[in-house]
Amino acid sequence: MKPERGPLRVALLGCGVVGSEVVRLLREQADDLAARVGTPLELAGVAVRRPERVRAGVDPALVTTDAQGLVTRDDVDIVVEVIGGIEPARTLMLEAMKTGKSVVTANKALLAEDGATLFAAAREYGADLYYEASVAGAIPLLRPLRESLVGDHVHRVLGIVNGTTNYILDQMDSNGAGFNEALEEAQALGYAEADPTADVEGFDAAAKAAILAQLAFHTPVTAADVHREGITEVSAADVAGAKGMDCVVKLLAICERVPSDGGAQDGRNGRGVSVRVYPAMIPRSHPLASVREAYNAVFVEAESAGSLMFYGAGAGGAPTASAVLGDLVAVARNVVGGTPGPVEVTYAKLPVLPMGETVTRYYIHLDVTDEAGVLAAVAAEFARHEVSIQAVRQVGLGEEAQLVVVTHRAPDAALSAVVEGLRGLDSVREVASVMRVEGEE
Ligand SMILES: NC(=O)C1=CN([C@@H]2O[C@H](COP(=O)(O)OP(=O)(O)OC[C@H]3O[C@@H](n4cnc5c(N)ncnc54)[C@H](O)[C@@H]3O)[C@@H](O)[C@H]2O)C=CC1
Ligand SMILES: N[C@@H](CC=O)C(=O)O
Ligand code: NA
Repeated sequence: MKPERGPLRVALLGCGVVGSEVVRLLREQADDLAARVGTPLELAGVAVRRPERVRAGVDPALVTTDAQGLVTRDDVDIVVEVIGGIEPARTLMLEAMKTGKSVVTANKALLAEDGATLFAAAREYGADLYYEASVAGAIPLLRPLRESLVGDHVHRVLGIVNGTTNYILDQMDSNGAGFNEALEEAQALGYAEADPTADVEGFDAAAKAAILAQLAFHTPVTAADVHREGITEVSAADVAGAKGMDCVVKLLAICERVPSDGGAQDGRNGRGVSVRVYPAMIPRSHPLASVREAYNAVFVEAESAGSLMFYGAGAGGAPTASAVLGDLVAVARNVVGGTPGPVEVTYAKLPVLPMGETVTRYYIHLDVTDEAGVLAAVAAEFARHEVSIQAVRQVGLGEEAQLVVVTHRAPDAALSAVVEGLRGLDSVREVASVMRVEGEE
């Protein structure tokens, strides 16, 4: 008979919004977790920055400021990193893996900047590196991509992956809240990053897009490869313009294969991949339009599976801790069974195409002089760049005259050239709003 093994000892790095919930779940669910793993999970230590702070439910004897010492201790089996940021998180995780420990992390910023170093270490030292919490909080999304869909051919991953910005845009749309007021609420609810610039400028969503694209297309993608636009420029006028079109503004992450031009020897992979994050209008009838507050939702389109939708809590302490615990149990089971989990493969090495080559649609709102020939001058600017107009509508008269133009799909470079051209027209007083349109054609 196999000898019963002792408890698995867990080192927790960071005890903030997510870390404190991990401690709570480990304590409250100890018996169930032990039964599911086959042996108890025991907290060996909690590395913090401010040891003097009272932390409910955390045994003060376990608290240390020596994170480096904790991750290299012989009596630690698994390290959970919920500090965030690049350093010291990277060094601590590498040290842990070098000394034979498996790692669970929620750190999308680090994975998207230097995941390659971490994955190489996991491979070299035979350690597990699990990171479900890093994208879309509680939603099981990375495991499905990493395992369930690994036999399929993913064409596209599209969705809302940042809870803070979704909360802000939802508040602006549904009750006319101001940007700053809504951001403060999102911070108070524990959704925002330590520096919320990461959320509102789209860095967080871009990091998540890089992680998703890498898994979906088996190709190396870092945050630097992702075209990124945040929501700080989204004005009340943009939100109102969207309403006028029966649309809603959402910050979208889009990862897709770009088909070949035809006849090229690109095979099923196409010319490469497009990975981008920007605020876009989507019709209110689209399923993503009904994703409210800090919820996230992601569509995955795969050749054989068809279209799959993943929806749930994308941010917040308890939902994120749920994903961390799921990984912790998976890793602990691997340790008990002596079989490591999957390793990342980025064999495809597809090029990430520049944003200018990506095909999108624009909504353009112009303040114009109300005189003969304006429409012709505006239309000529679109024709000059071979951008075809889907709809044009005039609103108001005289000083108040406005034109709303929605285009068909065209290369993004051509669309931005049109906008530049419109800015130079005498009859255009102001380009009041420009936004991409997704979710229909
Ligand atoms: N809050 C959320 O909804 C989600 C957070 N995440 C990720 O989880 C991680 C943690 O996020 P939060 O808990 O929200 O952040 P937080 O700022 O509330 O907690 C981080 C904690 O780490 C501590 N810390 C910083 N440097 C340290 C060091 N050298 N040694 C020990 N402790 C240190 C800080 O004092 C803080 O208490 C981040 O990577 C974040 O991106 C992922 C998904 C959702
Ligand atoms: N700040 C992030 C937290 C989860 O990843 C968000 O708002 O989505
Ligand atoms: Na997740």
